Amino acid sequence: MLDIVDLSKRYGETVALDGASISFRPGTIHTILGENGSGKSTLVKLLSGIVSPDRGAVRLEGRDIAARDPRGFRAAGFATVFQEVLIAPDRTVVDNVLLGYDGLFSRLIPRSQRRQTASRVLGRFAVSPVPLDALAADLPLAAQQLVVLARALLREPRVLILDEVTAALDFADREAVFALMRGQAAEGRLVIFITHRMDEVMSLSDQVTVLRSGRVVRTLTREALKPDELLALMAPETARGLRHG
Ligand SMILES: Nc1ncnc2c1ncn2[C@@H]1O[C@H](COP(=O)(O)OP(=O)(O)OP(=O)(O)O)[C@@H](O)[C@H]1O
Repeated sequence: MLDIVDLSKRYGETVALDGASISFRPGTIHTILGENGSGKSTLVKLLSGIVSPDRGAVRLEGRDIAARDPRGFRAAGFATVFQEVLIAPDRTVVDNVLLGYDGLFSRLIPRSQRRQTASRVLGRFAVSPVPLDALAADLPLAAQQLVVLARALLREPRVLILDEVTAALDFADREAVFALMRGQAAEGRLVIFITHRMDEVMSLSDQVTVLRSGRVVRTLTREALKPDELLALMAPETARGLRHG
């Protein structure tokens, strides 16, 4: 479904991503695992059109993404929730969720329907109700992240990219987001999940790609996942230290 081929990006002297090739299948949760600096965020930015690759291709159903900018990726059905909580602080929850639609379309929706729409999307996973008319800046960080997630879901994305989104969430919200991810995959969508946490990797992933120093080390399927082997692939020095220490 989604293939990245030989994708590469450098920042000055730093090679952030070095010839990465990964095949993603629809209806799966595909985790990207790697230490700090391994290239995960760079990959996310390339798959959102925020940065452009120096080399390589991104193909959806065998076709190149027409315009490699954020709008082009959105039009192709990608939605990304970034690690940093990207909220419009002085707008309401409803407005923030509706930002998921492109400007003009959003303004054409009547006010009552805007509230209903925001409430319906948030209701799919928010454990406690999020106040629809509150200013986003007044919400706790966890609720802000849920609003950003609702904004991404509003588009019914074919490819949902979640970059370390669970960091800001408590246990109940986190479980609800995991259920949502599984639901998305069950509907045939692709969920690309970036995390550091081995428990999340093990319980959610259909496939895992390990990145190290900007390179794809290996892609494993669910049956082949073992935490110690993943650690050895991700951080061989640390894994050796643990074995001998
Ligand atoms: N804008 C930038 N300018 C210069 N170097 C960058 C930039 N963005 C990333 N890098 C470098 O590229 C490499 C890969 O970074 P990236 O953020 O993709 O890794 P990561 O796996 O997402 O790490 P983290 O878990 O810390 O977010 C790192 O060495 C990083 O310092």
